[in-house]
Amino acid sequence: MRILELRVTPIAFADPPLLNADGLHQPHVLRAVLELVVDDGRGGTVTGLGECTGHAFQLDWLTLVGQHLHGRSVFDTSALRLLVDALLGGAAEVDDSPEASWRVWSDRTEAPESFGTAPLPASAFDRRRVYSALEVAFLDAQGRLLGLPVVELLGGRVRETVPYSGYLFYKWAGHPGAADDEFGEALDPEGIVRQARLLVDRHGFGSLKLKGGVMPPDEEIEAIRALRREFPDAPLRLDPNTAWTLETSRRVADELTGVLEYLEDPVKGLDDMGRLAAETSIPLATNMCVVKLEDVRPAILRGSVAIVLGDHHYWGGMRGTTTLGDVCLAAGFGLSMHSNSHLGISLAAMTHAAAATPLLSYACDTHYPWNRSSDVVQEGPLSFVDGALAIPEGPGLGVTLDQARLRAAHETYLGLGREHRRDGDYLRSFSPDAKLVLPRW
Ligand SMILES: O=C([O-])[C@@H](O)[C@@H](O)[C@H](O)[C@@H](O)C(=O)[O-]
Ligand SMILES: [Mg+2]
Repeated sequence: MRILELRVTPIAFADPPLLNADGLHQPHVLRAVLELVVDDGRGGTVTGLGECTGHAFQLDWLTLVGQHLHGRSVFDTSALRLLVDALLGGAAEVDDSPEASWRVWSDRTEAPESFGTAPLPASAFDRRRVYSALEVAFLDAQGRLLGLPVVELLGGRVRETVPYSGYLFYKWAGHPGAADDEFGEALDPEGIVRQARLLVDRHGFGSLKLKGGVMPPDEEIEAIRALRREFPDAPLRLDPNTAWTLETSRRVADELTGVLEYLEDPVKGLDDMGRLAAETSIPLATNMCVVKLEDVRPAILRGSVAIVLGDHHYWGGMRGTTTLGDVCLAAGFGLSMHSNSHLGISLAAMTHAAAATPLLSYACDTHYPWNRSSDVVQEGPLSFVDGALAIPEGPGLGVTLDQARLRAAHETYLGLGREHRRDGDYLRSFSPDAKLVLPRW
């Protein structure tokens, strides 16, 4: 049961014009699909799937590691971790500060004008992100070889379905120069409520998250209040991605006490999050200031957060996510889950990981409703019922790659000639005066 080959296919898929604190989603998301071909020991092969960002650095790093996988055991993820560290790490000093990691991990902030090839050595955070992508493909292959769903390899299911929240965005009606999309415009409280209604009617979501940091805070407070009126029982969350100062965060927290289930990354850094947490009863959540195990202790000491959003793409894969659940339990944190634009392989992986993580105390984020019509896996297992997903059946992740769709998405990628996400540049190409500095309010 040895690895024969790793195929890394960069793809691009359509994305609506969603607004965030950094700018505007471009018409296409860059992503990569991993196919890990393994000798099944019986004269055939199985292929394990993975999905991750298609950021050029990630592609370079994956390609480099892929060249060293032939002949290795697909069951040895410890050796994989050592291999990734050896190939991408090295002895040189690496800036592993949260700021340095954030620059690369967010996939959202500005890329430098000229990149060249991926930097080596890569930071510990970036090495973990490469490992995470491969770990999913390894576990999918293991499950296929053993005839078991991945959740069983993670210790077994603690729940049969995984709850997701409806992810709301301020958005334009369509990309400039293109037709309006099916979701329509959402630039005020009425538009946000309309969007929420559409997502709830389609998918049955029971909780809602608004991506904030886009409109002046008072307008976002109004949008949350409008959601509360329309959905009196739904847990509500607001995430401005550090677009606010501490003072503004205090004011918004005061206004929304008793309304929000949690407030996500209002202000930048563990220190200011700790200061705010001391003054508000709204639980503070993060996917920006606690992004690796080394951040947990300082977060406890400063009282910075009540909830961490895990994400198997950078917390060390699916096993790393279940470990994070245990760490959060020990730290007294709750656990939710973060998402970035993604397709079905990632959604299946998230669902297996969440189904095996006892602590998971909140519905998970997902961008899938925005992008599902572009998926490269066959339709079937990934339909939300009452806002939740059943664990995909079948061996491994339980999803099947559609090769024709994969090829088409790869052609789209090649046609774009783009290597990085640039939400800021895209917004500024229509609104040259857009002020994107953080914090903004
Ligand atoms: O898709 C977006 O615009 C989100 O803002 C995403 O990039 C964030 O990483 C994320 O969803 C978050 O919770 O911060
Ligand atoms: Mg967030």
